Amino acid sequence: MYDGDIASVLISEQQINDKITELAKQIDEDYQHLRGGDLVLVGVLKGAVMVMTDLARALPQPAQLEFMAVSSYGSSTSSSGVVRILKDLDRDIAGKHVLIVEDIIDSGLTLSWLLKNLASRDPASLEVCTLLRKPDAVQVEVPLRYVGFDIPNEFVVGYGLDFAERYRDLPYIGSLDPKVYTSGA
Ligand SMILES: O=P(O)(O)OC[C@H]1O[C@H](OP(=O)(O)OP(=O)(O)O)[C@H](O)[C@@H]1O
Ligand SMILES: Nc1nc2[nH]cnc2c(=O)[nH]1
Ligand SMILES: [Mg+2]
Repeated sequence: MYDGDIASVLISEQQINDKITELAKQIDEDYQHLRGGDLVLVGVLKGAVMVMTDLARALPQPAQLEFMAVSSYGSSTSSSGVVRILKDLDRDIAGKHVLIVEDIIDSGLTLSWLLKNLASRDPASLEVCTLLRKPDAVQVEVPLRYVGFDIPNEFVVGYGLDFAERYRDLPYIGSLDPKVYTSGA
């Protein structure tokens, strides 16, 4: 699949599975006090789709699944900094314990915007779980409660992450061969 486009596998399917299990265990411990009542996972589409579905299934306690779709990258490999809501939450989160689920924090611009947006809706608590973070790319510091992996400042794809809507369906995370985005392919 996508022969020759992936320069190297950064995180394997097995490593992702193990990390999701570990994150779910931590989250379950931290939200035990809710006794399965009010945890709302907010997955940020489209990138977080794989993390969201795997995390929700690995989480021992019940959680509601909500989705927002925002986009700041379009068909580029760097953030435009302009976040657009493509789909808003369907339900009110006032008084709910909200955990934002993200695939990656890169510049931090998307999440910084999203945190402000969701905080204004008065949730009981608001935390973030991200599978990936690029410490060397951060432009805005954002509080991250759960982080799966710190990765180098390379454009990665797979497991939900796209380049021009391709590669989201890869089961692992790989770095994209720069020839893919420099050739205009
Ligand atoms: O920290 P940042 O530099 O803001 O980048 C992180 C964001 O970029 C990606 O979304 P994208 O805008 O590509 O939309 P997508 O999830 O539909 O691919 C990713 O899913 C994060 O939401
Ligand atoms: N596919 C992809 N999307 C991103 N959005 C922010 N950073 C990245 C990245 O490294 N890869
Ligand atoms: Mg994208």
